[in-house]
Amino acid sequence: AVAVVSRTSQTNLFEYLCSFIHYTKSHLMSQRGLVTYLFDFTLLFFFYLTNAFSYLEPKYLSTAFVFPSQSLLFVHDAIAQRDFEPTLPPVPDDVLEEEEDSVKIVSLVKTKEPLGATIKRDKTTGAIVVARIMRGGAADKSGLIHEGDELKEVNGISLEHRKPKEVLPLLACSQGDITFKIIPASSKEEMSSNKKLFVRALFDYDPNEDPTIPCKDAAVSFKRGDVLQIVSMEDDTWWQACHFMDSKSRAGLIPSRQLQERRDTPVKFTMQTSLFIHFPAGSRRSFRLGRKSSWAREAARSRRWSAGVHGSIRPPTYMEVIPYRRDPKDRHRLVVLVGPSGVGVNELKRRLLISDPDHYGVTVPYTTREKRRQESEGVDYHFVSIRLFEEEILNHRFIEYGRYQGHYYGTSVDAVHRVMAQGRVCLLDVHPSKIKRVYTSEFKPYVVFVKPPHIEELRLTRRRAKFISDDDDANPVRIFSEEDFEDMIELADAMENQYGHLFDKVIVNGDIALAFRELKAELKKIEEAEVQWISAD
Ligand SMILES: Nc1ncnc2c1ncn2[C@@H]1O[C@H](COP(=O)(O)OP(=O)(O)OP(=O)(O)O)[C@@H](O)[C@H]1O
Repeated sequence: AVAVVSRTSQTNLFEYLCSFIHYTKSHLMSQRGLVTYLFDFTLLFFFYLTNAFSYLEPKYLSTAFVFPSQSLLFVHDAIAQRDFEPTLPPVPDDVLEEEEDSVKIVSLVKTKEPLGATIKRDKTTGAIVVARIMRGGAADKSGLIHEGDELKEVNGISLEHRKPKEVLPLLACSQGDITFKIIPASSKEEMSSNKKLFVRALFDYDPNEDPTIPCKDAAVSFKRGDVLQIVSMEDDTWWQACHFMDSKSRAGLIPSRQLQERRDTPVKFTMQTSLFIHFPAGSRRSFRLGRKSSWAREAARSRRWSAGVHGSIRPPTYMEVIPYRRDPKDRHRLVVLVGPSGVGVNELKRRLLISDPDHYGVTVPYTTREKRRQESEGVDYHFVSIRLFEEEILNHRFIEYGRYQGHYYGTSVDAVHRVMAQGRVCLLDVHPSKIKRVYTSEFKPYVVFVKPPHIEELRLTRRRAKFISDDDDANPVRIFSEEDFEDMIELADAMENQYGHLFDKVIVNGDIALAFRELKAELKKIEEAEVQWISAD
């Protein structure tokens, strides 16, 4: 039996017998006697029936006949010392990191028996793929090779540019350990139908705090803003993903979008109607840097008087993103600054412009009102006719626009183009509802949300700050009131809840010097980053 095992360790019959003998050892040891003898004899008879003896070497054969019980124990001991699991060769370390999720290393112990698989050359890719798996063959029994799998290597020999007839001898000759490097058909399908899918996580996830995770060790934790590569979406509840930037990261389970949406309670929000209805431009801001136009003030006033709208939205979970590698010749990405009125968007924009006037630029707005004496065309505004302005509205040329005292004011797409064409970073200040308007492949917007700090810090930092009041009084420039602070925080929360998934960066504007430094460093980092992530929308 020892000889049998060493010759055909992979023969199912003997693996079965070995484990059978192992299982009955204690029984044989403790109950020597007639029953044991009969048992051993039956076993030998079974050996005989299955032609096993034809493999036995004579010395074991004779022992087996004379002292069945002893011989069986002897056989057991000999067998028990052997390791019947074929030793698999180590996984080659030349597997590219990038391939790790899709490449499978399969090791089989092959006999003279054929592999039981046919191969063919894929006409489009030229790759060698498994055409057919014969039922009951070695490949089929292994359960590790499937039809459609792409064979990359056999025993370390690359099959690239090889014809099937060149590959067949490699497969036929191989005996003993045979190692395949395979791209499984399922992962190929996933890759071709979905290419590589990257998402930005829009929530924090810690598997240790998730009682529903099937296996904590197999899960991946992440923070809001992390970019994850989705490896499998086959399961409706648990996707498989890995961190993109972390080369050591392994794929693991993350909650699927469906699961996360199901268990997240919808976020309640309060938004002011007028922001969206009477002033679709949402233009509470001045079109001129540091100066609030009266129509924008009217918009803000209207917003304050309007009734709030209460609603609920599902918090977004993942946003599909695509990698973008900026060529130095490419235009800069559009930088969009958003935030509640008075938070300091204009202040930050002003500081950026002063810090590097050649690098940053702002758009010149359009208006239908008369040019004033001190104003210049193309510097303060582009002065255009009502007909032209309305035509441009119909042509969707405005990112946002509004009307005040019978005059139109608006920021056009062309104005953004003009700044970008100068090789500058265009700083655009719009209501968050307009972000989607600039979500184009040419603008690749980078959205910064300027958020107010806690109310105590607002009180402290804005003690001497003056802002242009929405109130209809003679002197609209006044200091912030407690109500202004509360409004600012409330509106910031509502914006974040509704549009937070569109924000690439959140900057808390407590100390203005710190906020400015953080913003500038962030913009520089983005410009220099090898890979940037932009929305796939
Ligand atoms: N971090 C800060 N600390 C102190 N003062 C600040 C800070 N940020 C902004 N300010 C001041 O607050 C006032 C309002 O700022 P700013 O005009 O930039 O607000 P805004 O977000 O553009 O709002 P609006 O569009 O309504 O003008 C300005 O006087 C500005 O100098």
